[in-house]
Amino acid sequence: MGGESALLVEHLTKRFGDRTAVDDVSFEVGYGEVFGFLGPNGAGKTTTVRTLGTLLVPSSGSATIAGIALSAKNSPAIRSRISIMPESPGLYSRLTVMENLECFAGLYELDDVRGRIDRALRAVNLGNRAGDQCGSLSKGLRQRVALARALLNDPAVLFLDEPTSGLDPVATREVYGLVDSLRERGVTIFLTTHRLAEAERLCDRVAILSTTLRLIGRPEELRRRLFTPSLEARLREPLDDPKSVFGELPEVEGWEHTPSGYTITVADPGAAAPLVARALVGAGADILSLAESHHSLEDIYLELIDDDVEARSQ
Ligand SMILES: Nc1ncnc2c1ncn2[C@@H]1O[C@H](COP(=O)(O)OP(=O)(O)OP(=O)(O)O)[C@@H](O)[C@H]1O
Repeated sequence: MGGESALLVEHLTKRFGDRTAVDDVSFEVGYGEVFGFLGPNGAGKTTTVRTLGTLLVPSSGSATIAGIALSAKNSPAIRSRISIMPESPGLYSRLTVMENLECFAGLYELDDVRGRIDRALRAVNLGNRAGDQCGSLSKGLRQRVALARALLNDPAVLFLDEPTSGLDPVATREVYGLVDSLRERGVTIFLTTHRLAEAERLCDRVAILSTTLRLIGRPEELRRRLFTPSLEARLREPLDDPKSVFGELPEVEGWEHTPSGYTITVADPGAAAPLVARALVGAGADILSLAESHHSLEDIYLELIDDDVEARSQ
Protein backbone atom coordinates (compact mmCIF):
# COMPACT_ATOMS: atom_id res chain seq x y z
CA MET A 1 0.00 0.00 0.00
CA GLY A 2 2.85 2.38 0.98
CA GLY A 3 4.38 1.96 -2.47
CA GLU A 4 1.40 3.67 -4.07
CA SER A 5 1.20 6.61 -1.72
CA ALA A 6 3.72 9.36 -1.21
CA LEU A 7 2.77 9.48 2.47
CA LEU A 8 0.96 6.89 4.53
CA VAL A 9 0.48 7.87 8.13
CA GLU A 10 -1.14 5.47 10.58
CA HIS A 11 -2.14 6.30 14.15
CA LEU A 12 0.73 8.75 14.55
CA THR A 13 1.05 10.15 18.06
CA LYS A 14 3.72 12.48 19.38
CA ARG A 15 3.95 13.44 23.03
CA PHE A 16 6.32 15.92 24.65
CA GLY A 17 6.36 14.89 28.33
CA ASP A 18 2.72 14.80 29.34
CA ARG A 19 1.62 17.09 26.50
CA THR A 20 0.19 15.32 23.45
CA ALA A 21 1.00 17.43 20.39
CA VAL A 22 -0.35 14.99 17.78
CA ASP A 23 -2.88 12.35 18.72
CA ASP A 24 -3.65 9.22 16.69
CA VAL A 25 -3.45 10.88 13.27
CA SER A 26 -3.91 8.79 10.12
CA PHE A 27 -4.00 9.92 6.49
CA GLU A 28 -2.66 9.10 3.07
CA VAL A 29 -1.31 11.41 0.35
CA GLY A 30 -1.03 10.22 -3.24
CA TYR A 31 1.94 10.88 -5.51
CA GLY A 32 1.57 14.18 -7.33
CA GLU A 33 -1.02 15.48 -4.90
CA VAL A 34 -0.92 18.94 -3.36
CA PHE A 35 -2.10 18.30 0.17
CA GLY A 36 -2.99 21.15 2.55
CA PHE A 37 -2.40 20.78 6.27
CA LEU A 38 -4.38 23.35 8.22
CA GLY A 39 -4.94 24.05 11.86
CA PRO A 40 -4.72 26.76 14.51
CA ASN A 41 -1.51 27.68 16.35
CA GLY A 42 -0.30 24.76 18.41
CA ALA A 43 -2.41 22.24 16.45
CA GLY A 44 0.57 19.96 15.86
CA LYS A 45 1.30 20.77 12.20
CA THR A 46 5.01 21.45 12.59
CA THR A 47 5.35 18.46 14.91
CA THR A 48 3.77 16.24 12.24
CA VAL A 49 6.07 17.61 9.53
CA ARG A 50 9.14 17.25 11.74
CA THR A 51 8.16 13.69 12.59
CA LEU A 52 7.58 12.72 8.96
CA GLY A 53 10.83 14.50 8.10
CA THR A 54 12.69 12.21 10.57
CA LEU A 55 13.64 15.12 12.84
CA LEU A 56 11.45 13.85 15.70
CA VAL A 57 10.79 10.26 16.77
CA PRO A 58 7.06 9.41 17.02
CA SER A 59 5.74 8.25 20.40
CA SER A 60 3.60 5.66 18.63
CA GLY A 61 2.11 4.90 15.24
CA SER A 62 3.81 4.38 11.91
CA ALA A 63 4.40 6.12 8.62
CA THR A 64 5.71 5.37 5.17
CA ILE A 65 7.34 8.26 3.31
CA ALA A 66 7.99 7.92 -0.42
CA GLY A 67 7.59 4.17 0.03
CA ILE A 68 10.11 3.94 2.90
CA ALA A 69 8.99 2.94 6.41
CA LEU A 70 9.74 5.57 9.05
CA SER A 71 12.46 4.26 11.37
CA ALA A 72 15.80 5.42 12.74
CA LYS A 73 17.59 3.06 10.35
CA ASN A 74 15.73 4.43 7.33
CA SER A 75 16.09 8.11 8.24
CA PRO A 76 18.97 8.87 5.82
CA ALA A 77 17.10 7.16 2.95
CA ILE A 78 13.93 9.12 3.75
CA ARG A 79 15.82 12.40 4.00
CA SER A 80 17.29 11.85 0.56
CA ARG A 81 13.76 11.51 -0.90
CA ILE A 82 12.14 14.53 0.77
CA SER A 83 12.75 18.22 1.38
CA ILE A 84 11.40 20.52 4.02
CA MET A 85 11.20 24.22 3.21
CA PRO A 86 10.84 25.95 6.56
CA GLU A 87 8.93 29.20 7.06
CA SER A 88 12.11 31.28 7.30
CA PRO A 89 14.57 30.58 4.47
CA GLY A 90 17.72 30.40 6.66
CA LEU A 91 20.21 31.33 3.93
CA TYR A 92 23.71 32.72 4.39
CA SER A 93 23.14 36.38 3.58
CA ARG A 94 26.80 37.14 2.76
CA LEU A 95 26.98 34.34 0.20
CA THR A 96 25.58 34.54 -3.30
CA VAL A 97 22.61 32.50 -4.44
CA MET A 98 24.98 30.09 -6.21
CA GLU A 99 27.29 29.79 -3.18
CA ASN A 100 24.32 29.09 -0.90
CA LEU A 101 23.08 26.34 -3.17
CA GLU A 102 26.58 24.86 -3.56
CA CYS A 103 26.94 24.83 0.19
CA PHE A 104 23.67 22.92 0.69
CA ALA A 105 24.37 20.55 -2.19
CA GLY A 106 27.66 19.79 -0.42
CA LEU A 107 25.85 19.08 2.86
CA TYR A 108 23.48 16.69 1.09
CA GLU A 109 26.51 15.11 -0.67
CA LEU A 110 24.71 15.34 -3.99
CA ASP A 111 26.18 14.35 -7.32
CA ASP A 112 26.05 16.56 -10.44
CA VAL A 113 25.93 19.68 -8.29
CA ARG A 114 26.12 22.13 -11.20
CA GLY A 115 23.34 20.41 -13.15
CA ARG A 116 21.09 20.22 -10.09
CA ILE A 117 21.63 23.89 -9.23
CA ASP A 118 20.90 24.95 -12.81
CA ARG A 119 17.67 22.95 -12.87
CA ALA A 120 16.56 24.21 -9.45
CA LEU A 121 17.26 27.84 -10.37
CA ARG A 122 15.36 27.45 -13.61
CA ALA A 123 12.42 25.84 -11.79
CA VAL A 124 12.05 28.95 -9.62
CA ASN A 125 12.88 31.45 -12.41
CA LEU A 126 16.07 32.65 -10.75
CA GLY A 127 18.55 31.68 -13.44
CA ASN A 128 19.76 35.28 -13.83
CA ARG A 129 20.25 35.97 -10.10
CA ALA A 130 22.81 33.26 -9.32
CA GLY A 131 25.56 35.84 -8.63
CA ASP A 132 23.47 38.07 -6.32
CA GLN A 133 24.26 38.15 -2.62
CA CYS A 134 21.33 36.58 -0.71
CA GLY A 135 21.29 39.46 1.79
CA SER A 136 20.49 41.90 -1.03
CA LEU A 137 17.42 39.99 -2.24
CA SER A 138 13.81 40.82 -1.37
CA LYS A 139 11.95 38.45 0.96
CA GLY A 140 10.06 37.05 -2.04
CA LEU A 141 13.29 36.28 -3.90
CA ARG A 142 14.90 34.76 -0.81
CA GLN A 143 11.88 32.50 -0.51
CA ARG A 144 12.47 31.42 -4.10
CA VAL A 145 16.11 30.63 -3.32
CA ALA A 146 14.90 28.54 -0.38
CA LEU A 147 12.56 26.71 -2.73
CA ALA A 148 15.44 26.12 -5.17
CA ARG A 149 17.45 24.71 -2.27
CA ALA A 150 14.57 22.39 -1.38
CA LEU A 151 14.48 21.15 -4.98
CA LEU A 152 18.19 20.30 -5.18
CA ASN A 153 17.73 16.66 -4.19
CA ASP A 154 14.77 16.20 -6.58
CA PRO A 155 12.43 15.35 -3.71
CA ALA A 156 9.54 12.93 -4.13
CA VAL A 157 7.76 14.80 -1.33
CA LEU A 158 8.23 18.49 -0.67
CA PHE A 159 7.07 19.89 2.67
CA LEU A 160 6.33 23.59 2.44
CA ASP A 161 5.80 25.34 5.77
CA GLU A 162 3.83 28.59 5.38
CA PRO A 163 5.56 29.35 2.05
CA THR A 164 3.91 32.76 1.58
CA SER A 165 4.15 34.02 5.14
CA GLY A 166 5.18 37.70 5.07
CA LEU A 167 5.13 37.95 1.28
CA ASP A 168 3.31 40.72 -0.58
CA PRO A 169 0.47 39.80 -2.98
CA VAL A 170 2.71 39.79 -6.07
CA ALA A 171 5.37 37.58 -4.47
CA THR A 172 2.58 35.37 -3.08
CA ARG A 173 1.14 34.92 -6.55
CA GLU A 174 4.57 33.96 -7.83
CA VAL A 175 4.86 31.27 -5.18
CA TYR A 176 1.43 29.96 -6.23
CA GLY A 177 2.65 29.80 -9.82
CA LEU A 178 5.72 27.86 -8.70
CA VAL A 179 3.61 25.39 -6.72
CA ASP A 180 1.42 24.92 -9.79
CA SER A 181 4.46 24.20 -11.96
CA LEU A 182 5.86 21.73 -9.38
CA ARG A 183 2.48 20.00 -9.36
CA GLU A 184 2.68 19.72 -13.17
CA ARG A 185 6.09 18.06 -12.75
CA GLY A 186 4.49 15.50 -10.43
CA VAL A 187 6.11 16.64 -7.16
CA THR A 188 4.00 15.72 -4.13
CA ILE A 189 3.53 18.79 -1.98
CA PHE A 190 2.59 18.82 1.68
CA LEU A 191 1.64 22.42 2.37
CA THR A 192 1.24 23.78 5.87
CA THR A 193 -0.63 27.04 5.89
CA HIS A 194 -2.79 29.38 7.94
CA ARG A 195 -4.08 31.01 4.77
CA LEU A 196 -7.26 29.25 3.89
CA ALA A 197 -7.72 30.97 0.56
CA GLU A 198 -4.22 29.70 -0.29
CA ALA A 199 -5.16 26.13 0.57
CA GLU A 200 -8.32 26.45 -1.48
CA ARG A 201 -6.39 27.86 -4.43
CA LEU A 202 -3.56 25.31 -4.37
CA CYS A 203 -4.63 22.07 -2.75
CA ASP A 204 -6.31 18.99 -4.16
CA ARG A 205 -7.23 17.89 -0.65
CA VAL A 206 -6.90 19.40 2.78
CA ALA A 207 -6.75 18.06 6.30
CA ILE A 208 -7.76 20.11 9.31
CA LEU A 209 -5.75 19.25 12.40
CA SER A 210 -6.33 20.25 15.98
CA THR A 211 -4.12 17.72 17.81
CA THR A 212 -6.40 15.06 16.32
CA LEU A 213 -7.31 15.03 12.66
CA ARG A 214 -10.69 16.74 12.46
CA LEU A 215 -11.53 16.52 8.78
CA ILE A 216 -9.95 15.47 5.52
CA GLY A 217 -11.14 15.71 1.94
CA ARG A 218 -11.49 17.90 -1.12
CA PRO A 219 -12.63 21.42 -0.19
CA GLU A 220 -15.83 20.79 -2.18
CA GLU A 221 -16.61 17.57 -0.28
CA LEU A 222 -15.96 19.23 3.08
CA ARG A 223 -18.38 21.98 2.18
CA ARG A 224 -21.06 19.43 1.37
CA ARG A 225 -20.40 17.50 4.55
CA LEU A 226 -20.54 20.48 6.90
CA PHE A 227 -23.15 22.73 5.35
CA THR A 228 -26.66 22.06 4.13
CA PRO A 229 -27.23 23.56 0.68
CA SER A 230 -28.96 26.90 0.60
CA LEU A 231 -29.80 29.89 -1.57
CA GLU A 232 -29.00 33.50 -0.78
CA ALA A 233 -31.71 35.94 -1.86
CA ARG A 234 -30.87 39.65 -1.77
CA LEU A 235 -34.00 41.79 -1.97
CA ARG A 236 -34.49 45.55 -2.18
CA GLU A 237 -37.00 45.39 0.73
CA PRO A 238 -37.74 42.58 3.21
CA LEU A 239 -40.89 40.53 2.53
CA ASP A 240 -44.03 41.46 4.48
CA ASP A 241 -44.86 37.82 5.14
CA PRO A 242 -41.98 35.42 4.28
CA LYS A 243 -43.94 32.44 5.60
CA SER A 244 -46.60 32.91 2.94
CA VAL A 245 -43.87 32.90 0.24
CA PHE A 246 -41.42 30.20 1.40
CA GLY A 247 -43.84 28.11 3.48
CA GLU A 248 -45.80 27.23 0.35
CA LEU A 249 -42.82 25.72 -1.45
CA PRO A 250 -42.18 22.02 -0.71
CA GLU A 251 -38.55 22.45 -1.95
CA VAL A 252 -37.82 24.92 0.87
CA GLU A 253 -36.78 23.35 4.18
CA GLY A 254 -36.30 26.56 6.13
CA TRP A 255 -35.28 30.21 5.89
CA GLU A 256 -33.73 32.94 7.96
CA HIS A 257 -33.35 36.70 7.64
CA THR A 258 -30.00 38.15 6.65
CA PRO A 259 -29.17 41.88 6.59
CA SER A 260 -29.90 42.01 2.85
CA GLY A 261 -32.58 39.33 2.43
CA TYR A 262 -32.89 35.62 3.24
CA THR A 263 -30.88 32.42 3.44
CA ILE A 264 -33.19 29.69 2.21
CA THR A 265 -32.33 26.07 3.05
CA VAL A 266 -33.14 23.66 0.21
CA ALA A 267 -32.25 20.08 -0.72
CA ASP A 268 -31.38 20.86 -4.34
CA PRO A 269 -30.40 24.49 -5.07
CA GLY A 270 -30.55 24.02 -8.87
CA ALA A 271 -34.13 22.73 -8.77
CA ALA A 272 -35.34 25.12 -6.08
CA ALA A 273 -33.88 28.40 -7.40
CA PRO A 274 -36.37 28.97 -10.28
CA LEU A 275 -39.31 28.14 -8.00
CA VAL A 276 -38.08 30.47 -5.27
CA ALA A 277 -37.50 33.23 -7.86
CA ARG A 278 -41.03 32.83 -9.20
CA ALA A 279 -42.54 32.87 -5.70
CA LEU A 280 -40.57 36.01 -4.78
CA VAL A 281 -41.61 37.83 -7.95
CA GLY A 282 -45.20 36.66 -7.36
CA ALA A 283 -45.06 38.26 -3.92
CA GLY A 284 -43.95 41.56 -5.47
CA ALA A 285 -40.34 41.38 -4.23
CA ASP A 286 -37.56 43.21 -6.11
CA ILE A 287 -34.79 40.59 -6.41
CA LEU A 288 -31.27 42.03 -6.44
CA SER A 289 -29.69 38.58 -6.67
CA LEU A 290 -30.49 34.92 -6.04
CA ALA A 291 -27.64 32.42 -5.91
CA GLU A 292 -26.47 29.25 -4.23
CA SER A 293 -24.68 30.02 -0.95
CA HIS A 294 -20.94 29.67 -1.23
CA HIS A 295 -19.05 28.44 1.82
CA SER A 296 -15.35 29.06 1.66
CA LEU A 297 -12.72 26.86 3.23
CA GLU A 298 -12.55 29.58 5.87
CA ASP A 299 -16.21 28.95 6.79
CA ILE A 300 -15.46 25.22 7.06
CA TYR A 301 -12.38 25.84 9.19
CA LEU A 302 -14.12 28.26 11.52
CA GLU A 303 -17.10 25.95 11.90
CA LEU A 304 -14.72 23.25 13.18
CA ILE A 305 -12.03 25.18 14.98
CA ASP A 306 -14.07 27.81 16.83
CA ASP A 307 -15.49 25.11 19.06
CA ASP A 308 -11.99 23.83 19.89
CA VAL A 309 -10.65 27.28 20.70
CA GLU A 310 -13.64 27.98 22.97
CA ALA A 311 -13.19 24.63 24.68
CA ARG A 312 -9.50 25.30 25.25
CA SER A 313 -10.04 28.77 26.71
CA GLN A 314 -12.48 27.49 29.33
N1 LIG B 1 10.02 20.46 21.36
C1 LIG B 1 8.86 20.63 22.02
N2 LIG B 1 8.81 20.42 23.35
C2 LIG B 1 7.64 20.56 24.02
N3 LIG B 1 6.46 20.89 23.45
C3 LIG B 1 6.47 21.11 22.13
C4 LIG B 1 7.66 20.98 21.35
N4 LIG B 1 7.36 21.26 20.05
C5 LIG B 1 6.03 21.53 20.03
N5 LIG B 1 5.50 21.44 21.28
C6 LIG B 1 4.09 21.65 21.65
O1 LIG B 1 3.30 20.81 20.82
C7 LIG B 1 2.12 21.48 20.42
C8 LIG B 1 2.03 21.52 18.90
O2 LIG B 1 3.02 22.42 18.42
P1 LIG B 1 3.31 22.63 16.86
O3 LIG B 1 4.46 23.58 16.76
O4 LIG B 1 3.44 21.31 16.20
O5 LIG B 1 1.97 23.33 16.38
P2 LIG B 1 1.67 24.05 14.98
O6 LIG B 1 0.36 23.54 14.53
O7 LIG B 1 2.82 23.89 14.06
O8 LIG B 1 1.54 25.57 15.45
P3 LIG B 1 1.88 26.95 14.64
O9 LIG B 1 0.79 27.11 13.63
O10 LIG B 1 1.81 27.96 15.73
O11 LIG B 1 3.24 26.80 14.04
C9 LIG B 1 2.15 22.85 21.08
O12 LIG B 1 1.40 22.78 22.25
C10 LIG B 1 3.63 23.06 21.35
O13 LIG B 1 3.80 23.89 22.46
